[in-house]
Amino acid sequence: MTISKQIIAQMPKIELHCHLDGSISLETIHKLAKMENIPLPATLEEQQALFIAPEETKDLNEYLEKFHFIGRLLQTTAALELAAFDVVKQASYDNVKYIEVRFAPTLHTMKGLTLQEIVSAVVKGLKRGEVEFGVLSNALLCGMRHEPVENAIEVAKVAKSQLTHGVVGFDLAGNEVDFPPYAFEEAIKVAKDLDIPLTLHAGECHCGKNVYDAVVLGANRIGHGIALKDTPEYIEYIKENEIVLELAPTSNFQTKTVTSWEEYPFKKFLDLGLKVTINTDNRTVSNTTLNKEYAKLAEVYDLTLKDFYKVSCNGVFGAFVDDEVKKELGEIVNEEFEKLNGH
Ligand SMILES: O=c1[nH]cnc2c1ncn2[C@@H]1O[C@H](CO)[C@@H](O)[C@H]1O
Ligand SMILES: [Zn+2]
Repeated sequence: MTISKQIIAQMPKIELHCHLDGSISLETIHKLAKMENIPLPATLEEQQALFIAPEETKDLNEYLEKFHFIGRLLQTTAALELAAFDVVKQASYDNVKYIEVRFAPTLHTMKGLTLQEIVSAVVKGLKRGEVEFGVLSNALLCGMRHEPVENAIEVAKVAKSQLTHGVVGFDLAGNEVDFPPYAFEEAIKVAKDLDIPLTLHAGECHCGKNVYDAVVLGANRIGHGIALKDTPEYIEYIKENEIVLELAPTSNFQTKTVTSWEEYPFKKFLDLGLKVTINTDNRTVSNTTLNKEYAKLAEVYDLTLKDFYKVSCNGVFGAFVDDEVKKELGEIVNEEFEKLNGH
């Protein structure tokens, strides 16, 4: 029997892959629009069309178009702080115990904020959310692939300067089709040399080699990694190096990374012993919650509590936190799963 939604809601979760700009609730979007004096379309349907991607888009780049408008609302420190707070609040509804929220500082400079000001504002919102909702929260900084590599290098340096202040890692996001990992070799090297933990988007555009290349270049984790399913020759390497894969089912279908459940590799990866995790990617753009992502996978694969326990353990393993925090998170996960086992 499929695990009930009630049990899923109670499972302790670790979310490693969630974008700030793709995950702001409509309620907070309304507040931001007022604060920033930017009119929204009149009807709910029109607003949804602006911020939510259809169930199917042509590809990743079409999905990414849904990030354009929201960017305009996130150009002041007050807006960024409120947005970050809102995402932690939503994570608490999914019983997330630890979340890493990612964003690209260079997308928030339209009104003259510096990268440091942007990062501080987001971290402030995350930490306020952490206190208010009891979800441990850190930030990841993204370099954008359509921008010059110098920007990504700058972002990596900002990440380094804030590493003990709520920033825990560096990512590359955006257009993977035209800018594969080696296009950003220089920026990745700077991040590596600065000892910044790395998670890189890869394998979202039918390109398994990108996953391998990202890891060769130094990624500790991979955003999505789905295309690895088509390149079995790299799977052992990913496994040996204990690379954590951040899957996000709804997003993976929307971007046409997969088109059927038969080819979705979640269970295959899990059974192979790869360190898979479940994520929302973008709560708003993908119109989802982490509970919904869990429920979908539970239904498709008839997953057991043990499977989900493994997923949470993989999340703790992959979290960019020190050993002491990992131990604490591990204990919370153990305790809460034990309670569920008793049901
Ligand atoms: O699944 C994804 N793949 C690649 N890039 C993404 C994905 N989701 C969001 N972004 C990009 O990351 C930026 C910073 O948060 C977003 O503005 C969006 O362009
Ligand atoms: Zn992503």
